Order: sequence, then C-alpha cells, then structure tokens
Amino acid sequence: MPHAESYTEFTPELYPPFPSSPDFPTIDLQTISLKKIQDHDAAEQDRMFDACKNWGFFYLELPESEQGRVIKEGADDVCRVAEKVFQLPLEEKMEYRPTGKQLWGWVSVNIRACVIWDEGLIDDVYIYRYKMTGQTQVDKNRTPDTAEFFNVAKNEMIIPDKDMTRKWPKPVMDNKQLFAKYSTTAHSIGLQILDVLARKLGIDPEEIHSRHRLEEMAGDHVRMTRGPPRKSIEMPEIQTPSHTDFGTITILMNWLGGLQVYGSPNHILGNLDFSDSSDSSWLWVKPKPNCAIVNLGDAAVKFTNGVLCSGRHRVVPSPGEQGKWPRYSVVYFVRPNDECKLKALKGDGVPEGDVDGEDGGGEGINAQEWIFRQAERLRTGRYN
Ligand SMILES: O=C(O)CCC(=O)C(=O)O
Ligand SMILES: [Fe+2]
Repeated sequence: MPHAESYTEFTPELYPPFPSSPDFPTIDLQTISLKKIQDHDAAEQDRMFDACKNWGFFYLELPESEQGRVIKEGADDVCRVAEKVFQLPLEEKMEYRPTGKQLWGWVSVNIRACVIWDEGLIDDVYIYRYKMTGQTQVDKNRTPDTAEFFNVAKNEMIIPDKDMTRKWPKPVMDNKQLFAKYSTTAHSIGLQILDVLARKLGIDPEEIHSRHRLEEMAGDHVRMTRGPPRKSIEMPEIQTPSHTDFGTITILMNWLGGLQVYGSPNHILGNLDFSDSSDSSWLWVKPKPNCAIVNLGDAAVKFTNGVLCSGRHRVVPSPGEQGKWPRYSVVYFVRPNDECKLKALKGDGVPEGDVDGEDGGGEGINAQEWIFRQAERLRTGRYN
C-alpha cells in the first residue's frame, strides 16, 4: 500500500498485475480499435458487431484516437476527483442522496404511477447522485453491497452554472469542465459505435441519433465508484450485484480486476438474477492497458428486439494482491432520452414482434421509467 505521506488512494502505477492463475479464469473479449471504427474499417466493424451479438462486451483500444485519449486521460483525472468526493464526511455525502422516504414508499405502486410524480423528485431518484454502501442486495440472503457511487449527471455538467438545478459537491463543481468534456466525448464515442451497429441491422442511424441527443434530458451520467479493499482472502463480499446496465451503451474505465461477466451470454432483458453467486459461474474481465471496456445495455437489446446482447455482470473485490487496494472505476452510461419509448426499431436485421414481451402490446415503457424500475428492483432484491 502507498505510504501515508504520499497517500492517495488511486495509485494505478503501484497496482500489482492481475494474477495469472487458473483460480481466476478470464473472459476472452475482442479488442476493437476506436481509430479503426472512426476510419470506417469494414473488418473492424464486423468484429465489433459480432462481439455485440455475442457477449455484448468488448475492449475498446483508445490511444490512437484523439477522443480515445480524452477518455483515457480524463478517466484518471475523474478518479482524482472521485477520491476527494469519497473522502468527504459521510454526512456531507448524504446531502446528495436521493430524496428518501417518498421514494421508498413508492415500491409497490405500479411503474406508471411515477409519471404523475413531482418532476423534481423523479429527477433526484434517477440521477441518484450519492449511493452509499449497502443500498442494494447482492444475493438471496439479502447481503448488502459494499460499493459507493457518485453519479454526475451529463445534463447538469454541459449547461451554464446559472441553469443548473442540483447542488453538487465542491470537487465536482471545481472540475465541471472535466465532467462536461468527459461526458460529451463518451457520449459521442457511444453514438459512433451505435451508428455502426444500426447500419449493420438496417436501422436508419437517425433513429438512434434522435433518441440520444446530447442536450436532451436523459439518465446519462459519469459514475465514480469506490469499492473497499478485500477483507479476507476468500472474497465473500460482492461490491456491486449482478445486473445488466439500464441504458444503451456503457464506456467503462477500470484499473484493477473485480468486474465479472456471467459465464454464458445473457439474452434476457433487464436480467438482475443474482441467484447464482457461486464463483465458478463467473468470468473475470481483466483490465487491459489503454482500453476501455464497452458493454451494451437494456435499451440496445430492446431497440434490436434481442439481436444485440447485454451481458450480465457484477463487481467483486479485486483478485489476489490487487485486493489490498481500494478499487475505483469510472463509468459513462449513454442512455436514451427520458421520454424515449423502449420499443424495437425498424430494420432488415431486426425481427418483427416483441421478443421479450415487455411491451405488453402497448406503447412501451419509457427510458426514465425503465431506469427507475430497474433501480428499484436492485434496491429491493426483487428481480422478477
Ligand atoms: O466498476 C466496474 O468495473 C463496473 C461497474 C458497473 O458495472 C456499473 O456501475 O454498472
Ligand atoms: Fe454495470
């Protein structure tokens, strides 16, 4: 561990390597070059499309692309802000919790009810700035999670201070430009990837772009996460429970192992199943230098009627020696605009009908309602 005098928690230069032992089986993900995608390289597009139909996860090589470098370097800077935010006194961090009691009273009410809620409350709920540890359940025994999150909303960071609607901690406000640039760049990279996938499926790319306009209100945010060092060698704790991401595409930066993908590809929409927590069922995602980890979320499954895959994943303490360090990650969630209906788009490669039955034959749930519903399922441990 770093010495107290030079103490900062986020010290990637000191991290030991991911252990190369059969005790930690890793998933073999494709590595896709962002530069080649930006150069419209056909072979790279094919490989990326296949990865998205298979695991719904791939590595995205960053440094040769200018936007890639913004993410690579920006993620380090965001982590340094994260350290400062997580080191704030708990009572200060709690000022940024979602507005509690009313939210929790809502549990048994039909999801449609949320549309009649006061706007501000919904906003707090889904932007969900500070999540202290223990707010979600990780297994059938209702064991609480061990990770802290601080979610910085894209829509707040890209507008002038005078128009902001929420209070943010000083370290975030001091770095507003960093969050604005990071959000704008990650959003743009996400859409470049989605554009390729749409074309492959015969979907008009404008149908994707119009559902993800940067300036429109959406659940997009930069999530800073912190998981504590491992308590014991057996690794019983789960930092973040089994889930699929709620949005369309996620750009993840992490430095230490801990992320795991369920060992068979998931084709179920919004799958939060945590019943199988046995270590042997999960594959480690080894962090790859210079690469982001990209994964698709529920909206990508919905828009393509199940052709694209959203991999179910979770986070456990880092393996081996790495587990002595607190674990930071920086996640950007590209999500559809709040009002966007989660329904299949038209395209030659998209099967007709409603593969998962979540539409109920009606208008479909909108993106904001979906986030709210899935967050609530995670919180209560009720995933079906
Ligand atoms: O920390 C990580 O590596 C993954 C985090 C994650 O899956 C999430 O926040 O949705
Ligand atoms: Fe996730």
